[in-house]
Amino acid sequence: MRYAVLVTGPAGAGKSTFSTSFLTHLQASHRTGHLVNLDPAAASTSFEYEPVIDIRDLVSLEDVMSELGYGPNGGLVYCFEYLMQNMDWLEEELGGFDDDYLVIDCPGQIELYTHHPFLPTLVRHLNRLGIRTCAVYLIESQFMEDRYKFFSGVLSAMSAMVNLEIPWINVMSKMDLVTSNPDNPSGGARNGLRGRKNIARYLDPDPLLLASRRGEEANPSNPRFHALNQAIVQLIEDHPLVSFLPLDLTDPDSLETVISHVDYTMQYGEDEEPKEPHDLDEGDFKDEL
Ligand SMILES: Nc1nc2c(ncn2[C@@H]2O[C@H](COP(=O)(O)OP(=O)(O)OP(=O)(O)O)[C@@H](O)[C@H]2O)c(=O)[nH]1
Repeated sequence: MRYAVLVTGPAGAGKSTFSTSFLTHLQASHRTGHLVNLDPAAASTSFEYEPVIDIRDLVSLEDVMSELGYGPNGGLVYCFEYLMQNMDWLEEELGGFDDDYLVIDCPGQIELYTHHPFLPTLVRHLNRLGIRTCAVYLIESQFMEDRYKFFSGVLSAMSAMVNLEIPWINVMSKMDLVTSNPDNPSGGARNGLRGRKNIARYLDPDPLLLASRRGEEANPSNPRFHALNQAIVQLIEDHPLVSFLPLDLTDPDSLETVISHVDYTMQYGEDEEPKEPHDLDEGDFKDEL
């Protein structure tokens, strides 16, 4: 059985950093994982692990911009469409991996998660190849700074989930930037938080955060804004699809929790046969000695 985890989310959410930590964790657990890069704009120095499959071997943003004269946004869309027309290339590249865990670092263009057909097409191909797939969608903890920004993140996660229809885990990344001290004014998401108990309202989104009086007071003169908020509150209440796992990469338990959710979601290892003693080699016990 092969597994693929799509690491998704808006630009700068921490996808590449999470992918690297994920692979380090797999390695430490004697599991075989590989990085797949699907970001045609990734800098060559971006990766701590060399990608085994790299969209830039097929098409890179740099080449599209210099050879076809596209700007950066049009160039990216061109790259995704080019890959969609050449999915046989990707299928061939994916063909060589058995019993492996592929960590697929996706691009951060938000349109990919809302309406572009690239990711649904990719998921269909992975399914056809019999690769069990799930998505991790990261938004960064700084979204908790401002409740409107936060709910736009919740809605983008919801829209991406509905668009892809695969097992899905939402992650609130960069939790190391959050402190529980509301009096400490410097940096990160801490200004938006009022004590640690409030974090739960963000991890399991509480629509009342949006409908609260503080929100109304900020916009007292705009009843249409209030009506829009009420409609969004209703939508989130009626479809409680989104909740977040906190990810603090400075805490190994936090990463392990996220990875065990990914494993559980993909039913990792359920089809594996237990190893017979003669199948085990010395390396399997290296750490224990
Ligand atoms: N404090 C902190 N910073 C982080 C964490 N994860 C990522 N960063 C920083 O956030 C920035 C963006 O991280 P990336 O991993 O490149 O984010 P990305 O989502 O892959 O970015 P794009 O590919 O451009 O969309 C970098 O400066 C990272 O060092 C984290 O857990 N904590």
